[in-house]
Amino acid sequence: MRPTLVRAEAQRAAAAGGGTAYATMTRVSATQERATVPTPYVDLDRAAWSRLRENHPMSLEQRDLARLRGLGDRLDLREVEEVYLPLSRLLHFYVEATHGLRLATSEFLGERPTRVPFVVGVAGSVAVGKSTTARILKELMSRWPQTPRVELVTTDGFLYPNAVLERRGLLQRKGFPESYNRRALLAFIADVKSGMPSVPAPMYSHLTYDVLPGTVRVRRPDVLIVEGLNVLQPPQVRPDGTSTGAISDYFDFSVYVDAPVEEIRTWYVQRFLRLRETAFADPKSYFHRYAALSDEEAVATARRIWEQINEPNLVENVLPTRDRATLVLSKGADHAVTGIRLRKI
Ligand SMILES: Nc1ncnc2c1ncn2[C@@H]1O[C@H](COP(=O)(O)OP(=O)(O)O)[C@@H](O)[C@H]1O
Ligand SMILES: CC(C)(COP(=O)(O)O)[C@@H](O)C(=O)NCCC(=O)O
Repeated sequence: MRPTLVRAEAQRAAAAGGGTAYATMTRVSATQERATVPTPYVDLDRAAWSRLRENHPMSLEQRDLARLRGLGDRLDLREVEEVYLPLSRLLHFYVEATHGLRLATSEFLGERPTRVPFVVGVAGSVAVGKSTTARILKELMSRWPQTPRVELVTTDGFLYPNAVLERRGLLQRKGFPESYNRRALLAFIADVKSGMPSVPAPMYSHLTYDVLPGTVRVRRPDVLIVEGLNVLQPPQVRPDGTSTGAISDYFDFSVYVDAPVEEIRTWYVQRFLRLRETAFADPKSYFHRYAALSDEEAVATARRIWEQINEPNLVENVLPTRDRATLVLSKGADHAVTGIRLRKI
């Protein structure tokens, strides 16, 4: 097809579906020419995406939302209906299809099929609202008849304790890939997916800013949701040339929660100001010393932490994993989802 015809075709498809022409074309900025580079994604605006809900039923009520909404996050029933119900419908298709594939493998091997947990990864920056997304998915999926047992695990439990981070000079690198016990995280996911009856998961406290003693137990869930900054990191190459596994090897579906860096910085600073009045006011809080800061000092402190730790980690480690996700939720001001990118192939 000649480029002009491809462009016209893509524009027609975009107009019909409400998506951008991204699935068929990309812009070549140097020449301002459009090239016919196929991409594995389809981009949909919110209106087009919301139509894909079709008849998928609403199972949440207003009173559920307060429990699911993260501090400073925007979440109303309209957001659930327009953004999360189509996602729930898509996930439902994925769960069924994945189950079908597993049955096919068992039949091929002549084995009795075993139940394998469906694993969903939720990635994105600090303060982008990953935990709200992960909690809604948990709530929606646990209301399906096929998958009543949904467990949600955050990767912060796998951070090295502060004492270890300090010894290794990594306290200012909390959240960077090297601040996690990646081997333990990988073993955890592998054990849950392989059907071990009870797998321990360490826990983290934002109050003490450290890993807690003790563990929670994950007991053969139908669905495991794993939420964290680095869940889409690719495998690492060891000095001897061999490669570690990656937890995303175990994902059946993944979501990257995305927003412009400037927006996320604003959300981080606003959340810090609110935490100053709530969590930081507790004398047990690691950040208790910040409770007495003036507005101006608190904004400067939050900006400093953002600029020294969270933004470099976002730019160097988290953002580069975005294209590995099955689905990207793009947020605009106020945390509202404005667009969705779905990996088609
Ligand atoms: N210092 C803190 N004290 C108390 N709660 C916190 C603190 N920092 C973050 N949180 C809470 O921890 C959760 C996870 O935060 P974060 O890792 O930034 O991911 P996200 O904002 O993408 O969900 C959020 O619900 C947030 O409100
Ligand atoms: C604990 C976190 C690394 C997030 O961990 P995750 O659950 O994503 O693995 C993050 O919330 C954090 O505390 N970052 C350190 C810098 C800061 O205090 O904002």
